[in-house]
Formats: sequence, structure tokens, C-alpha cells
Amino acid sequence: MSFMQIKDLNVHYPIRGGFFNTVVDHVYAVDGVSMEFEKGKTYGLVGESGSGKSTTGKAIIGLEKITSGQIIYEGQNVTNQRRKRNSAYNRDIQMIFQDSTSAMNPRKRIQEIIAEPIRNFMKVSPQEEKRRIIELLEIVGMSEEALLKYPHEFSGGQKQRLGIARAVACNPKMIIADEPVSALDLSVQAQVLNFMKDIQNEFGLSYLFISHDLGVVRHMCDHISIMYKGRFVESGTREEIYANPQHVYTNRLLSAIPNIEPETRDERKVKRRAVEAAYKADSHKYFDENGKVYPLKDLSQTHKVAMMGAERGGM
Ligand SMILES: Nc1ncnc2c1ncn2[C@@H]1O[C@H](COP(=O)(O)OP(=O)(O)OP(=O)(O)O)[C@@H](O)[C@H]1O
Repeated sequence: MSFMQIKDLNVHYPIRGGFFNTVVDHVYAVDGVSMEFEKGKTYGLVGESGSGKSTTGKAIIGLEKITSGQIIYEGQNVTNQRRKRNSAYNRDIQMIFQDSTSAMNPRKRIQEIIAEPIRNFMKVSPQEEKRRIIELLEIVGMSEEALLKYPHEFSGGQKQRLGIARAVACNPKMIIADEPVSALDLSVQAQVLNFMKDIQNEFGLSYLFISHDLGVVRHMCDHISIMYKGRFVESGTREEIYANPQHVYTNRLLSAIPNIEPETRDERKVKRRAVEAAYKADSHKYFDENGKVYPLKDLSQTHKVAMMGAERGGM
């Protein structure tokens, strides 16, 4: 049973131009996205740069204005309440970012930084607040010594863990993690990812995990949506997406992962090349070899075309 539903979410940015600076067009950053979230599960949002992943995450949490669509949280329509301070939605849905440095005020000590959500959402005494902060530091594997330090005194991986401590301070239901490890060294990436999994098990958290890295997403996510030009071209369980990708764009992304399943990689490459000719990346449409146009939303059709193309290519 899902606790949150995103229904037909659209975020369109106007493009202005001309002598009178009027709206001449729109960037369709998010264009009709729908999702459902269940407790304790991790949902991946994957796509190339500019496909609309971050905008989707920011729109859900209230950092971007929604053009149209609905967010239903625990049965309530919260679409217009996302920015309300102290609302249950703001407490329950938290976000962590790729750049943990800029997400923390460099002039504040760690104690102050982690105290922010506790002061916003929990009415506790100063002693209780400090006890909670120390407990959170322990959860993320840090000692009390961190309390009086400043963000610049920590490594990238440590800062990301401090960011997670702040995000889980008020027992959220979901964390939107926007490229949380892509700025970190590979070895530190694995540590932070495993740590995020531990926290998930402990708190029954759900994650919306945004990444361009299908390798990382495979490690983390139960359910994956592939995003292209503001739309989902494919959604499914991890097994469905990796073992049997239905869309040519997913195949393209998968064959771009270095060393993933080397035994099937060449196979995927051949398949991809076979349909590449029919694929034009500059449109919201998919073209078959005869120039016939299919809208991206019609997945069954595009799948059929992709498979036909692959067969013709000698698969
Ligand atoms: N404030 C804005 N005004 C106009 N266009 C914007 C704005 N923010 C984002 N866009 C455009 O919306 C589209 C989606 O951007 P978004 O940052 O969501 O993509 P992304 O998939 O997260 O990419 P990346 O991985 O590079 O962050 C892009 O074309 C981007 O240029």
C-alpha cells in the first residue's frame, strides 16, 4: 500500500524572448510524471543530464513550483502545502544533495546545523535536543567531538553522513537523495551507500534515489524509472529493467555502463546499434525505420518497434 502518490506532475519553465520579452516557448523539464511510494522501498530515477530528475525531486519537496499535477500524501492533497513551514509533509519528506558542502552553512557548527530540523519540528528542551544530536551522530558513526566543529573540518564522505544525520533527525518517511554519492571517491561511495541501506532498514525509510549512474542504482533500488526529456520512458522492478529492458533508450543507458554484465554487454550493443538508426534523440517522439512516429508515452508500441528493429539487425 503506497503512502504517497505523484499524479501527472508537470514542471514547465517559460522561455522568454523577442522585443517585448514575452513567453515564446517552454522547457518541459517534467512532463507528466506519475509515481507511487511504498514504505521501506527505494525508487530510482535515472536518466542523462537534463532529463528532469532533479526538477522532479525538487518539485516533490517544494523547492520548484509545480505547473500542474498532484501530490497525495497519506490520503491528503498536499500539492499546495509543500512549502508550509512545520507541516507534517515538510517533516516527513527530506532531501539530501550531491554537494553536501553547499547544503550546510559554513559558519555554523555541526550542533547548530543538525539542530535546525529538530527546532523546526520537535518541541524539546535544550538538553533533550543535545541528547538527540549526539544520538544522531552515533547513528552516522561519529563521536560527540563533531558537535563543535565546522563543516570544512570534515571529508566529503563524512559531510554526506552529517547531511544524512540532519535529514533523519525528525524520523522522516522518505528521503529524496539527489546524486548523493557522485561527488565522492569510489571507495567512499560504497561506504555511504551501504550506510544509507543500514539506516533504511533501521528506520523503515523510503528513498527516491536520483542518479545518472545505473551501476549505483542497481545496487540501491527496488524499483527504477528511466527518464528522458521530462518523461518516463520505462518503469519497472530492478530485475525487469536490468534483465529485460523494454525501451531502446534504457538499452542505450545500460550498454553505456562500463563492465556491467560483460557477457551480455556486446549483445546489448548489437541490439542498440540495430535500433539506433530509428532513434532520434532530439524529439519527444520515436521514429521507426520508415519514419513512422510514435509518442514516447506509448511504451508498448515503442517496445514493439525496438524489438522489430533488433530482429532486423540480426539478433
Ligand atoms: N530554473 C530553470 N529555468 C529554466 N530551465 C530549467 C530550470 N531548471 C532546470 N531547467 C531545465 O530543465 C531541464 C531538466 O533539468 P534537471 O536539472 O531537472 O535535469 P537532471 O536530469 O537533474 O540533470 P543533471 O543530472 O544534469 O542534474 C533541463 O533542460 C534544464 O536546463
